[in-house]
Amino acid sequence: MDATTAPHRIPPEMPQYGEANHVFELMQNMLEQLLIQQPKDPITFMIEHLQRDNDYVPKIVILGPPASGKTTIAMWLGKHLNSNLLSVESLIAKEYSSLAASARTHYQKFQTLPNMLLVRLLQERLREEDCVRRGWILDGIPETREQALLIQTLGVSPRHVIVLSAPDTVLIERNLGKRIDPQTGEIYHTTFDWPPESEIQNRLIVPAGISEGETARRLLEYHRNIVRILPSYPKIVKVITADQPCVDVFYQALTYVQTIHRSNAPFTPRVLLCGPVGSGKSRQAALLAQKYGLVNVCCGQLLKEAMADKSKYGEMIQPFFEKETAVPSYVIMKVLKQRLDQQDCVERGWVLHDFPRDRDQACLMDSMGYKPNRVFFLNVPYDSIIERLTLRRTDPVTGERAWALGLSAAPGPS
Ligand SMILES: Nc1ncnc2c1ncn2[C@@H]1O[C@H](COP(=O)(O)OP(=O)(O)OP(=O)(O)O)[C@@H](O)[C@H]1O
Ligand SMILES: Nc1nc2c(ncn2[C@@H]2O[C@H](COP(=O)(O)OP(=O)(O)O)[C@@H](O)[C@H]2O)c(=O)[nH]1
Repeated sequence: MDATTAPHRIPPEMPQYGEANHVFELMQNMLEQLLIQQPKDPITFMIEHLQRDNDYVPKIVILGPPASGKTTIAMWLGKHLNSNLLSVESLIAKEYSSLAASARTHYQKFQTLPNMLLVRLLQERLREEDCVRRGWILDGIPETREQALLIQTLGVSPRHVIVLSAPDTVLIERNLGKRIDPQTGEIYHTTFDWPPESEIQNRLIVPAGISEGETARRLLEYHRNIVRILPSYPKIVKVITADQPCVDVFYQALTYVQTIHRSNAPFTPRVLLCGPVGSGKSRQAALLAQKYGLVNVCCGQLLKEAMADKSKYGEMIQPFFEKETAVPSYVIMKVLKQRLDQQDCVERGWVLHDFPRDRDQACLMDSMGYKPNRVFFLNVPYDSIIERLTLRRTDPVTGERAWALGLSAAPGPS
């Protein structure tokens, strides 16, 4: 096939560069904001967007029924992540904002806000520098599906949505013990979270709206709305049981918000299986190759094939095999490079085992630009390995391995 008709060969460095620098996500986030904000000068907007570099700041929504601990968890997350806590109360309390002033008037009269007013308040707040640079945590917003849709049209899309849940009876009971420190706004509880300092204890106040009747009414309102809100956030919702100690809820929430969701970026798996001999590397490699269409690259097998093909590297390897001494790492790396650079490995990805076997080989592989994006270490108890190796049988024809007790053989490396 001449060069003009040969398939376009993508150098392996390209996808690796894109992955290492999150180029796809960078472009996707910028394009998203560009289409939503529709600035008059797109170029300047894109430059400023890229210079902000805030694609990975917290963008969290915490929802849940009354007394589930939304504010408590939101506050703790805000402190831990050094991000901004935004709630209806904090938005309408904003100073020097005519929008907030009219919202305060409305809220004092009706104890609620029109959807559009709340969303415009939120948009005004999220545009401020601290929210752009340090991200935000919405406490109990959105309250309705209409608000969720309006927020989305503004281009405000959370990266993580946490939904706290607990039985209504627990929440009604719990809310009765809620107390607030009027000086700091900190939330406490007469049973579960009582401050040690007597000075704080003495100044705590009983917040409004925590009676059984009031909590029950709000619970009804919440259950009616939440089922219509959640479809707005497919794949990024995590439900956490709030009927457990605050600290446990917090750590589950923190673990979740620190995970990075898979992006839509094209992903070529480059899998590395490490582990002692007999730990099942070959078997798992074969199963992974079969399931995900990866190229199964067994280093030992590669060296044997190089010798069988009498290639130039094969002739370099032969003497070491005959003397049963270790083949130099740089020679192994040359054989490996030849295989991993082939089109099938670049396009489909690979699962490598039997190399690297030590830190020097790992550094050599890294320096040559072969960076796995998934590494698994197979940890098997010593006596299990002994048992497996004594029972291991290899088919001399196909190279497949099986267990003398009949464990079915997985296909060998390709
Ligand atoms: N996991 C928990 N276990 C026990 N008590 C909790 C837990 N989480 C919060 N609390 C207590 O329950 C009360 C309500 O907590 P918080 O105000 O954070 O809930 P909320 O969901 O924000 O409520 P609301 O929607 O009414 O503002 C507080 O006294 C708080 O200390
Ligand atoms: N019981 C059990 N045996 C396994 C498993 N994986 C591999 N084996 C068997 O253990 C032996 C060693 O497996 P192998 O994949 O060759 O290990 P490697 O040396 O790490 O490549 C073979 O006989 C396999 O059939 C496993 O998950 N469970």
